Amino acid sequence: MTTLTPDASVRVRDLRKQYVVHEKEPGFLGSLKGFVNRKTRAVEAVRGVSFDLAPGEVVGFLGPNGAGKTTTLKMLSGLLHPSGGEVRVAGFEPRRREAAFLKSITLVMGQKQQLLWDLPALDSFLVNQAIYEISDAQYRETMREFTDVLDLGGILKKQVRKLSLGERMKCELAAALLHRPRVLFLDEPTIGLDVNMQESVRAFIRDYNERYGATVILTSHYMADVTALARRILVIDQGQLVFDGDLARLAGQSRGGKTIRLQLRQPVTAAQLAHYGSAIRVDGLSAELTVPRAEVSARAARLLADLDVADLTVEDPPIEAVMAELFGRKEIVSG
Ligand SMILES: Nc1ncnc2c1ncn2[C@@H]1O[C@H](COP(=O)(O)OP(=O)(O)OP(=O)(O)O)[C@@H](O)[C@H]1O
Repeated sequence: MTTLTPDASVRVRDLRKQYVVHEKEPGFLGSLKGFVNRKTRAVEAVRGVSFDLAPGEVVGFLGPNGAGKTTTLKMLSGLLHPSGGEVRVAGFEPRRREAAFLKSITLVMGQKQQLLWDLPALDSFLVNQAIYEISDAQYRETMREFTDVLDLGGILKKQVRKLSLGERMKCELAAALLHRPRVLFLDEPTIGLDVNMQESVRAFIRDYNERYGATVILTSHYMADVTALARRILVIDQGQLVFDGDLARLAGQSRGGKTIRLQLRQPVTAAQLAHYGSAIRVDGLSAELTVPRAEVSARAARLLADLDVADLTVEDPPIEAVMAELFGRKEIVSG
């Protein structure tokens, strides 16, 4: 592993962001009133967030819509000034946007693009080479590596507007990482991509992290991204951190019990399984049921004694179910 520079850490203390929004009544009359008597309202988007990331750490940053994830990432990359608190990223204060800081980080937003639409991606790469003052030797080496991992071969010379969404996203990532940043802020980097493309983007992020020891904060609505890449999870809700810890511990937060997965030698019915727990799926010789945490051993023992079981496994519920339960909503989707 080539470590880019010694300090790729992130330190956040009591970070806050308040947006002031102007309120306007609907219609023309509302606009006129607004001229005379302008009403404003404060939106507390981030309310005292603190965490530390060690160099090389990959962290999943999760939360429901409007929780404050993008606002936090924008403050960490210096695009937004915090209303309060402290941030240090790779030893810099992001809001100052010093050249050395900008060369150390990248912010990738899946919903925004930086590539020039009418030109081939290669031209945007050359622009970035000039902006970030990348030597020809490093440019060639990085391009070779990215072309290989992201399979960019046939697409670099095509007009960006003619690329598929997945191809464009791969080029966006390559452009954003060409200067070999040591801290990566990735906001929904796989949004809208099909499952295969999501997997290539994940593999690229994993490879970059391992190769350069880069620190990564990743937001995604696809839980598969997070479970594949991050061991530590930060969960934000209504501008506050509500969880900071191990992915496995997050799964353990569920009050909903554990899942028992069964392989049987004789088919069972849902009605039979109802004696042991709530059946999630019954499909001839295989079945899944949820049982209360405290009862797992007793119920598993009864299943083994009563039914002709070929295999039995006990698992934590899928992480998206835990998140949906934490927020009481069903909006976290699985990739
Ligand atoms: N420029 C802005 N002006 C006013 N309010 C804003 C602005 N940007 C975001 N907000 C508000 O701040 C809160 C946090 O928004 P943010 O975009 O950070 O959330 P998020 O967690 O990234 O959500 P999502 O998952 O939907 O992208 C929301 O209530 C949002 O409406």
